[in-house]
Amino acid sequence: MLQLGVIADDFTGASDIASFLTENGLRTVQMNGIPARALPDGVDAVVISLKSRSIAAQEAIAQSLSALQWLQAAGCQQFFFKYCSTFDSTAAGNIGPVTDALLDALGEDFTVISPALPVNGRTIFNGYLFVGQVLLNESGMQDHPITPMRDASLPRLMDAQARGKTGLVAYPDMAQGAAHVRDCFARLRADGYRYAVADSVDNAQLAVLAEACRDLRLVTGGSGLGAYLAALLSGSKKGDNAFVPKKGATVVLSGSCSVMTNKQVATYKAVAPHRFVEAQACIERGADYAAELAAWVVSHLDDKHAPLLYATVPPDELKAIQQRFGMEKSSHAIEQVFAAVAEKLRAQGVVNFICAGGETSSIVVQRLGVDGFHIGKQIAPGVPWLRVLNGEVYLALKSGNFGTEDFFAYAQGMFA
Ligand SMILES: Nc1ncnc2c1ncn2[C@@H]1O[C@H](COP(=O)(O)OP(=O)(O)O)[C@@H](O)[C@H]1O
Ligand SMILES: O=C(O)[C@@H](O)C(=O)COP(=O)(O)O
Repeated sequence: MLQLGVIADDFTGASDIASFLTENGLRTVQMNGIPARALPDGVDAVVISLKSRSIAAQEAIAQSLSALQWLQAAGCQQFFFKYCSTFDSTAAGNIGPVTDALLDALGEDFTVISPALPVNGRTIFNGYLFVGQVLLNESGMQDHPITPMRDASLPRLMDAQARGKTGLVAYPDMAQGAAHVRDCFARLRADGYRYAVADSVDNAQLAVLAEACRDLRLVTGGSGLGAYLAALLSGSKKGDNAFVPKKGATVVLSGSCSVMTNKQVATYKAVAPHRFVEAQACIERGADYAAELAAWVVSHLDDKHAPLLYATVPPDELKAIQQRFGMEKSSHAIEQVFAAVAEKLRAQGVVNFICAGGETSSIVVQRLGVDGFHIGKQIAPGVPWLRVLNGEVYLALKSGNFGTEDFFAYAQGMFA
């Protein structure tokens, strides 16, 4: 029986939560878009990957509701709206509108907001989201190309984009355990609050929160809460899915401009063949440029380290590019080129794809036309190896800020 249905607003986020569900004993598949095929046998949880984080709210709502309907038809009882552990969503963002639409469709009037992921340094205290030791808006996320995060207050971020009021279950209440947190939910609900941000400074509060959320039909947040819900649902089993890719033609595609991806690209450039993906060429020469980049990759497939294509730039360069060409135009053109390159490379026998960036990974997977993934061994917390449902193609979809500096080489070091 399907125990948990997850609707993820991007594909890296989907693989992140799928990995934590798998690790915590739920047999999980990641489906790319609304599934058009039967699920593999013996699945406990499904993660539906959407690319809905940065599209128009009405479209994000429509896609999320279709995913919900599919999950309901598949017999799912509890639903999880997965968004980023850095709450990537500005005042014009989709987390509030999609949460409202899912609550309405389920006939519910209350849910939790829990992006915390302590293993990767995302914690919540007094409703403020921290990344490592600094507030979200000082973490580098204030310079994100599409969803610059300039505030760290989750209640304020949520209130700016959702219909209802956001309350807080603060640390002293979280520390009193699940029964008390359920009482806090009841009080907030009676006072007209529709969402509760739950402080989580470490995993102990996520365990409490998962227990307190047991009967909520909709929960929302990051993979930290996902892990603890999975542990409850599986009876604390441990997952045994630990495959890694075989050695084979591999490419690294990096379209993230996060602080960590900038470091990872710099580290990898020191050892691997690399080529910069120019925004101007993407805009002006789209398909031609993609063919040129793909040919360059093919010419380096036999090198010791897989060739790297990267659009990754630090904040000052990004600003200059966006001022010159516009944010939407440049990011869209770059995404399209990555997608076209990936498609060409797959046709030319590339079997292992390492992608950095949520939007980038989402468009690449969509263009590869892959319907879903089995979840393999973790390369870093929240970044598993994925194997396509029917075949021997492997992908790693790295969230912008996840992984250590040697991520790209480390991932290849895992090949069997
Ligand atoms: N050099 C660049 N100039 C402009 N936009 C860029 C550049 N490099 C990447 N981008 C865009 O920035 C966005 C990065 O988002 P994403 O792939 O989700 O990364 P992250 O996981 O760090 O959020 C993509 O839309 C990408 O096309
Ligand atoms: O929760 C997270 O941080 C990730 O799962 C996620 O959603 C990452 O998104 P990107 O940073 O845009 O890859």
